[in-house]
Amino acid sequence: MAIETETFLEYLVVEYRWVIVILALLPMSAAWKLWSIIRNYVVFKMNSAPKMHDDKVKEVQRQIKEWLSGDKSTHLCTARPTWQTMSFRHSMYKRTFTNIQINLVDVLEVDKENMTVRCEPLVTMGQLSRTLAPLGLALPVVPELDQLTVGGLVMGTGVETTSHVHGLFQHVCLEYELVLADGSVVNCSKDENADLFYAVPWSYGTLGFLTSVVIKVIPAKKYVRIHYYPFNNLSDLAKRFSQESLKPNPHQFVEALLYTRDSGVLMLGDMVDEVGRDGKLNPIGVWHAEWFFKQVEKHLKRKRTAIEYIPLRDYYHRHTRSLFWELQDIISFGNNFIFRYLFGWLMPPEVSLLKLTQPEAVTKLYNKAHVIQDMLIPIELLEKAIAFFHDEFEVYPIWLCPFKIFNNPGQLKIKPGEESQMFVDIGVYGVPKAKGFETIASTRHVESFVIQNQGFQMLYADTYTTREEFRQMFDHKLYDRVRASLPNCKEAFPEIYDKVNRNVRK
Ligand SMILES: Cc1cc2nc3c(=O)[nH]c(=O)nc-3n(C[C@H](O)[C@H](O)[C@H](O)COP(=O)(O)OP(=O)(O)OC[C@H]3O[C@@H](n4cnc5c(N)ncnc54)[C@H](O)[C@@H]3O)c2cc1C
Ligand SMILES: NC(=O)C1=CN([C@@H]2O[C@H](COP(=O)(O)OP(=O)(O)OC[C@H]3O[C@@H](n4cnc5c(N)ncnc54)[C@H](OP(=O)(O)O)[C@@H]3O)[C@@H](O)[C@H]2O)C=CC1
Ligand SMILES: CC(C)=CCC[C@@H](C)[C@H]1CC[C@H]2C3=C(CC[C@]12C)[C@@]1(C)CC[C@H](O)C[C@@H]1CC3
Repeated sequence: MAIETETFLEYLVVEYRWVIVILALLPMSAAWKLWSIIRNYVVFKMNSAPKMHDDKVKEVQRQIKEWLSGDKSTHLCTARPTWQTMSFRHSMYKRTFTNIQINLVDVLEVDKENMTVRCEPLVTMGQLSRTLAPLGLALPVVPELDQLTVGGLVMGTGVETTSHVHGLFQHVCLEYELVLADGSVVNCSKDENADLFYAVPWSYGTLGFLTSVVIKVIPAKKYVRIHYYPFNNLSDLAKRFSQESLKPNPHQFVEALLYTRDSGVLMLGDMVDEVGRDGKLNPIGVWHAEWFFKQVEKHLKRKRTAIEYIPLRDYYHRHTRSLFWELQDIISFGNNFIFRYLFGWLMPPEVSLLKLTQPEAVTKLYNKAHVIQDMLIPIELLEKAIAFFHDEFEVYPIWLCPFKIFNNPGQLKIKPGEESQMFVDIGVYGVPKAKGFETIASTRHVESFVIQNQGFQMLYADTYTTREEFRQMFDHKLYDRVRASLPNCKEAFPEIYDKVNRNVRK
């Protein structure tokens, strides 16, 4: 009887989570967004952030020196609360490590002559695209969820539909400013402290604290002209997807969504300044617009190609409002037109608030029957990988995004002798339908597949690899050397594995 009551209560909490989300989280999210937009606009216009930056860096140094003068018995991490971060899990080490406050939230300088932007690590993608758009500029790679931060994307990784040309987020970063474990401030770039520069991406804050980043910017146009190509055969889709990604002069944006194992839509896009006569304007950012992945699915059902013009910033953040397709599990009627017209302007709830208020019953359910994974695979293995993922997970839609890795020193190794290698990010987010799915066993099968095929796993998600497997996936030679050479580094920071493995995340 007690078990039945508990199960019934859990059912209620999961099924009716939307009540709390709509009544409490949506208004709180909107208020927070409004406040941060006004605050960031005023600070940027007053140009006050650059003057304060040095003092803020000194404050980081002060905290590290304080730790150095103590018994150094704890490791260090940023004090950003774990509920604010863009991963599904909570990092348990935050409770025991010494937390270093890195209150660095501003865009510092846009340099139109050198085509760069300098910003602090807590600047978000939404904030940056909003700052750059009126100046006619954009980042070459804009990871699509508004709340992703520059610091997280440098220390983890960032991928978007322009990555087949520009590479990952780290490849458009030109310079990092870090506070190291001995309290010193260093700058690094490919010409200055190059080893550190190449070891920082994917290091998850285990080499030092990032305090600013110089990122490349490119000229932006007003719209993205997207050509949608529906496919009903995986081989044909995979072949065309690879050809388009590998072309010497490819389209600027390449992306595909799979809706079943054998059907999906390929999207090829380019920036343009005007809406042409060959397609309609589709402002997907207006408050009542349908969720983007639902709009794309319609092209599959219509079975013909189509062209649309999407305002650039709407395009960049096209998966934000529905958090890819994750929000449909929380607000199942979120794409209904009545809901959109009434509440669309409040969407989405902040990921941070969803994490903060996530009931235990939801965590249990996600642990048991939910996959959130991005696997990075050499592009020629796309078809084979989809077949494998289908057998293990059977989760749809699947996000496909091509990206290039350059032959640089660091944790990512590519085919020897090549200048660069094309990969594809296979993003699997949702409820698995595969027979026999079991979270740990199935994810471990997929991880082995990835390692055997010289691929990688994005580390914001759960990794069930052992330390040895993890070291097989990521080359640690440069990383180990840099850690050994930096004063106090090993005392101050654990290895990457110790911050990302499933056992240190709840
Ligand atoms: C706990 C917490 C901590 C935070 N810390 C910081 C911080 O330290 N520094 C900081 O600067 N900010 C911080 N933020 C703010 C957060 O990053 C902002 O909510 C975000 O920057 C808002 O930008 P936006 O692009 O969503 O806004 P807008 O551009 O106004 O967009 C509003 C919403 O409309 C939707 N939308 C926009 N374009 C499209 C489109 N094309 N298609 C579909 N939907 C679209 C999106 O859902 C978007 O969220 C924090 C927020 C929280 C909750
Ligand atoms: N399209 C895409 O590319 C997407 C990417 N992601 C992933 O999400 C993550 C980014 O999320 P976000 O919430 O922004 O970042 P997080 O706060 O999750 O940070 C990720 C890691 O970076 C470290 N870090 C962050 N800032 C600093 C800093 N100033 N100095 C030193 N270390 C730092 C954190 O260290 P600490 O633990 O000490 O806080 C943490 O280990 C990345 O891992 C990214 O790959 C997720 C969705 C989409
Ligand atoms: C494009 C790439 C590389 C990754 C996209 C990842 C996202 C789909 C996930 C990143 C953070 C995730 C969270 C959730 C869903 C999936 C993500 C947005 C939740 C909203 C799911 C519901 C929980 O209660 C809270 C989660 C927070 C993190």
